[in-house]
Amino acid sequence: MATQADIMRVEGLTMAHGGRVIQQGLDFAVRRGEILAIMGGSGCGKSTLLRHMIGLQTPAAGRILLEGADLNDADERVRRRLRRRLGVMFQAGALWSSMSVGENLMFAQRESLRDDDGRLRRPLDEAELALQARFRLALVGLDGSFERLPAELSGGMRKRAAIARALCADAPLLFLDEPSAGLDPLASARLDALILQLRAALGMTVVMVTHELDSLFAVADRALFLDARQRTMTALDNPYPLREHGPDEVRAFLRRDRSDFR
Ligand SMILES: Nc1ncnc2c1ncn2[C@@H]1O[C@H](COP(=O)(O)OP(=O)(O)OP(=O)(O)O)[C@@H](O)[C@H]1O
Repeated sequence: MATQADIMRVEGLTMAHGGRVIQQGLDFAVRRGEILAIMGGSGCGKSTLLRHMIGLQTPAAGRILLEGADLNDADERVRRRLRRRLGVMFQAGALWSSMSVGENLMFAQRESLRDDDGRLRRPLDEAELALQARFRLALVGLDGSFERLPAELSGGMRKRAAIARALCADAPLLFLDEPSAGLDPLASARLDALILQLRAALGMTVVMVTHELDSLFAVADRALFLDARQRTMTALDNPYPLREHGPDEVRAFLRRDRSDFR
């Protein structure tokens, strides 16, 4: 049953690559304001699910509803409008290397101001764009980094800048693909704190793919587990009860007993 509390619904989703089914029978909702983690062993389909949830890949079967509307609607204009409701930080968190951090954000803001036909919705005031970019950088703790090139930032700072860029869409739903990958434990903990702050300050809903158990227990309201062998979801709940009472392989995963989980 869809409710107002659900911002997204995944219904009967089958995902396939070139005819090979990766996952099937996925049925779940993303609740407004929650932090939902997508978990599971390597290659089970986490990134593929994320790509479906942002409309970059089309379901082999089933559908994905964003605020009640089908993300794969036949009408391209509808799809574009829906995708503007999503902010995304991809795994590499790549920023355009030739632009300063501030210009990266301003570029993303310009794109977010286009209408369903790709035209700018209103004339742009560069000073206002720069101000907004500075505001978003301050929000992620990068106040002094507007003029710097991405190569001049640390890995953790680049992730923060990529999150700030994802916020430029002013979207209520933010997707993060392995935000802590490659970060040291301290930078990773700072990023967790930032995700919690964004939810508190902006009321965002966050869906994140992660391998990091520390991160999962620190930020996630619920964890969705995909299983590579069964090719479907095996659990969806708060990580703490899942660690105690979840299916065997999920408990093993959450207790770091990797031997029992592929
Ligand atoms: N473009 C593609 N074409 C064909 N198969 C693909 C493609 N992308 C992914 N796959 C396959 O789909 C399956 C799921 O891949 P996916 O990257 O979604 O897994 P994952 O859970 O995110 O993995 P990891 O944790 O290692 O990043 C894998 O078997 C992978 O080989």
